[in-house]
Amino acid sequence: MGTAAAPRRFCRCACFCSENLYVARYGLHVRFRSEQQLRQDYEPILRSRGCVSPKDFQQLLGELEQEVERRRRLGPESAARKALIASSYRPARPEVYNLLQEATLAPEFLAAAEYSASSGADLKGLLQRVETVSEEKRIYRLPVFTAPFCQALLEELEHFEQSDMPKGRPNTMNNYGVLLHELGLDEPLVTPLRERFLQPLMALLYPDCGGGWLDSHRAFVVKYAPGQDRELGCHYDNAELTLNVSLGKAFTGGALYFGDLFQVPSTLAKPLEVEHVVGQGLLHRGGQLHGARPLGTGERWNLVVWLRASAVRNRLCPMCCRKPDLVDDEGFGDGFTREEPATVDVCALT
Ligand SMILES: O=C(O)CCC(=O)C(=O)O
Ligand SMILES: [Fe+2]
Repeated sequence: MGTAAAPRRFCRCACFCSENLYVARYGLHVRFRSEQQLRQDYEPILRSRGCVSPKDFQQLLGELEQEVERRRRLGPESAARKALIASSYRPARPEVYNLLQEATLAPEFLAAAEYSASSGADLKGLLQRVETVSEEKRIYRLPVFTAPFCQALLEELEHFEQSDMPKGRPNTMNNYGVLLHELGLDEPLVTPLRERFLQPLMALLYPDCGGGWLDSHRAFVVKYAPGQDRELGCHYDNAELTLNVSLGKAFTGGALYFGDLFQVPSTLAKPLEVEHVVGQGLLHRGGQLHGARPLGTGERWNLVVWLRASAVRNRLCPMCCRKPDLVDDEGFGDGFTREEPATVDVCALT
């Protein structure tokens, strides 16, 4: 009798709790390890932004300690929400939770993925099957799901949004939206999408960014609506590669804009504007700086899948740009692992 392989343990980098802490009052992202370090690194700029008295500083310290604590609790809290949703949430469109079928996927997406997985496939051939939005920035577009599936997923997400279930939010910049793994959509939908279809495609489009070594993801839906979030600041994703699918509804505005890779000392002087097209997905490198213009009218819902390759990120955390300081985490964590996937030749990734 064989023994089932133990599930892989994923980690996050400890920097999640000490880097990029946002202090809205002073409009500043800070690194926070200790009071002494905070004073050393930020005293002049904090002063210039109004953090002047000892009381101001103590208040800031308290807030930062609270934010660190909140971040530490995110993993276990998310797992608790997932368990509660699994036991007591009633979906409006249960078919969305069925194991991903080819009939759910747009014919163009299926054709591109099938071609990519065929022997002798090459980038040139694949580029005849996807739209090149920017050759220089390596941004591509193609339909991903059928229109009826987009509609069903949207209805399901809206039903969940309106339910009284607890909701984890995608990130500190989005106050609305849903984490797909909490809803139980990773196993039937996102993992098969990544493993069976995105992996071969990404291996040809982005072999140098771990496209052929994707082994986890973080999938969420962002929602923009009047009176809620309307835009998204410039950032890069904590991902090697990103798929961003426009699910609907009808909207104006809300285009994405793209600058350079975050590692490039850069100007956002001439960003590339890319309109979302309902039903279509954009593929880009996670490190490409981007943001979303303000929504004009209507509601915009997008499925965002941050695709991760532990073979790449284990060497350098994209958030702190250092060798990751690994901390065990729930689920896929932030996609780091303590061991390399057995078959990766890291030299092929440079
Ligand atoms: O609003 C969008 O379509 C982009 C969302 C995004 O870039 C993100 O959540 O990382
Ligand atoms: Fe993003």
